[in-house]
Amino acid sequence: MKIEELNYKKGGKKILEDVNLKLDSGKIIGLLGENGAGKTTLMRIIAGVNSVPEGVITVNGNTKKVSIKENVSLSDHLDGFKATNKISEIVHFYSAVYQDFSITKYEDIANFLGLDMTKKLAALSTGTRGKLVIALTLARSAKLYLLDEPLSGIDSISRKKIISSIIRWKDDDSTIIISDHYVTAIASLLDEVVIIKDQKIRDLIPVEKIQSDYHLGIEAYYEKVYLGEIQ
Ligand SMILES: Nc1ncnc2c1ncn2[C@@H]1O[C@H](COP(=O)(O)OP(=O)(O)OP(=O)(O)O)[C@@H](O)[C@H]1O
Repeated sequence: MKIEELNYKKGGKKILEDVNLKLDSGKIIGLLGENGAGKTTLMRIIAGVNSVPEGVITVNGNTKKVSIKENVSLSDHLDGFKATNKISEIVHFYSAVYQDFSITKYEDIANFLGLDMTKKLAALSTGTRGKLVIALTLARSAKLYLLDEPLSGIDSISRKKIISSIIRWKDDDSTIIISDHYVTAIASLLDEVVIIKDQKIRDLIPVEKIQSDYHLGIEAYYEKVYLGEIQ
């Protein structure tokens, strides 16, 4: 995945500036930044949901939006579905829309996470809804998975289950970008960290380097970068 010379404005306000980023395949990358830093926006741009007037996005050698959408699985918060929709209906919708969606893979992940096909969206707790989002997102066979705050509002036991499912169902050659404010909760997953600060990519650093060069955990490193204690 490559981003070149990306600039993005919304309502006249700069959201992302001079973004250049190249990620190797097979890695799990943590996308970190404070509220409003632009993490969701960047994911939506990579996935081809938000159009970019300035910049080039390349995923698996593709630069056209249609091809990128076929290669990228972006977690969706399911706001487009009705409260009365059953999980089974949502699964069938995904299966109809995405050619690479595997019902068998969905069922494996859903069984692991304890999801019940007959439940309606309105009946799901925040944790169960989060598990559904993960199962739907990972059940596609994409080159790049974008997981936008998959642990938001979710209790520690469900968080651990979701993290286990990400490790278990990740293909060796696919890449995952995961953003979350629970930095410590996702730390065990990560190979590399990208930090967005002041509309720019401030850092792309392997986790090993954070440990060997700075002798810090990911959260402590991230906070020091934000506080300007690491330049
Ligand atoms: N539709 C929109 N119209 C105008 N501004 C927007 C729109 N969507 C996002 N923004 C602005 O873009 C900036 C980046 O928002 P974004 O949601 O990408 O940040 P984030 O890092 O994902 O934040 P959070 O961690 O709180 O989810 C914010 O300043 C936000 O106010």
